[in-house]
Amino acid sequence: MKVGFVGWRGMVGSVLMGRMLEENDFVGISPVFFSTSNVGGQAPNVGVDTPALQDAYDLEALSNLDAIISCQGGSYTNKVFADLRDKGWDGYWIDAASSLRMDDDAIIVLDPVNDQVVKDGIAKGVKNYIGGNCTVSLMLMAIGGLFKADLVEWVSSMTYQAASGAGASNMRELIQQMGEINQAVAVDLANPASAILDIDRKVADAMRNDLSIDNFGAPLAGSLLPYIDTQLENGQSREEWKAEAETNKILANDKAIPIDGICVRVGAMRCHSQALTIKLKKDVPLDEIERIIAEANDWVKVIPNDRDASLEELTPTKVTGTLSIPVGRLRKLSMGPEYLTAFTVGDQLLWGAAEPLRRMLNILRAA
Ligand SMILES: NC(=O)C1=CN([C@@H]2O[C@H](COP(=O)(O)OP(=O)(O)OC[C@H]3O[C@@H](n4cnc5c(N)ncnc54)[C@H](OP(=O)(O)O)[C@@H]3O)[C@@H](O)[C@H]2O)C=CC1
Ligand SMILES: N[C@@H](CC(=O)OP(=O)(O)O)C(=O)O
Repeated sequence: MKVGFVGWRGMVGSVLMGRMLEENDFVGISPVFFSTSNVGGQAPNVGVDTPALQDAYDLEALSNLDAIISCQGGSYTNKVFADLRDKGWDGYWIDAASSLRMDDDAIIVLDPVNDQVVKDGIAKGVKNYIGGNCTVSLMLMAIGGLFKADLVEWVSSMTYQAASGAGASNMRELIQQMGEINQAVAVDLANPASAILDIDRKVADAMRNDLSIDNFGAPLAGSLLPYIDTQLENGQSREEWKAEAETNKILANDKAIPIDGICVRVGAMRCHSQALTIKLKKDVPLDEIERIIAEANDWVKVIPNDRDASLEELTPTKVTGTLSIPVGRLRKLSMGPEYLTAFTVGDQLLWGAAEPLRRMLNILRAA
């Protein structure tokens, strides 16, 4: 299988390369690496022979491939995909960007949750397989078991999303802002006798006036940003809109399950967290719910709802860089026995972006 890689050196692409090397995925394929900025340069060393970097806009070169994985972003997809198909290219297009997600001839891939939808798509000749929005994929990896058991009437998801979702330069800016806050009070911090309210006043002043905000457009360190992505007319942000639209498409639901909430950017590096309120279709005992959640896939892990376990297991610091999907704080809410709450954390560059694409390629190879 000749597989083209576009966007392999970006943040999502680098995580994909790392996972493919870890899993020996390059063995048995002929990889061709593309670039929008360094045509003719050296391809990355992935342990198999590779030609020099090809031009990512060269439709002829792209047409020779059986499959293309793009982590280059939506503007690249918008620029080349339609022309490539118009030229008659019939290969598999696997993409991290959102551009094609909701198209009728595209499947959103998250095989631990929707492997049957993916397999049916392959059998029907679907050629476009798109990774889901990170928050949506992570939520489904966490509570996919409840959807599968047809227990969910609706979900409200309140998110705590990491800087990485906004891109590599935003991650750098978050750390820069943290350093700028520290610098504003470094002298006072070194003096145990300094007054905390003086420190607080200087920090607030620095946050309001002196932080680097070129990428986020607002101070994030020490604060939060209650809006992600663009504004829609109905009052939702586009990130919030994706929850219901993409979840129901991933699950191929005939009747849409309502899913809505508020998406918030916080000062975490690459793990998104979500506090979920789930209205169940019926009262199911908590131990049964825990079993259903835990058995849904190999990565989800139910964390006991106690303080020590939650602080140890259920944080971005613990989860970052891993494929683990912990779900905890599980309990029935005071609103009634059908109202369940949960908190979950996941690495948005792994299950949220790169891992579903890597697995999709392997599903196609095995098909
Ligand atoms: N970030 C995320 O959390 C998620 C992102 N996505 C999708 O994936 C797309 C790619 O995101 P992301 O990986 O964050 O994008 P990046 O900005 O990290 O990378 C995109 C491209 O930028 C070019 N580039 C320019 N300068 C550099 C540099 N210094 N280091 C590395 N690459 C550089 C590279 O192209 P070239 O080699 O051709 O120059 C690279 O492939 C997004 O647009 C989005 O559609 C999807 C889910 C989550
Ligand atoms: N919007 C997400 C990241 C992302 O790239 O999402 P999407 O793939 O749906 O555009 C975030 O900010 O955390």
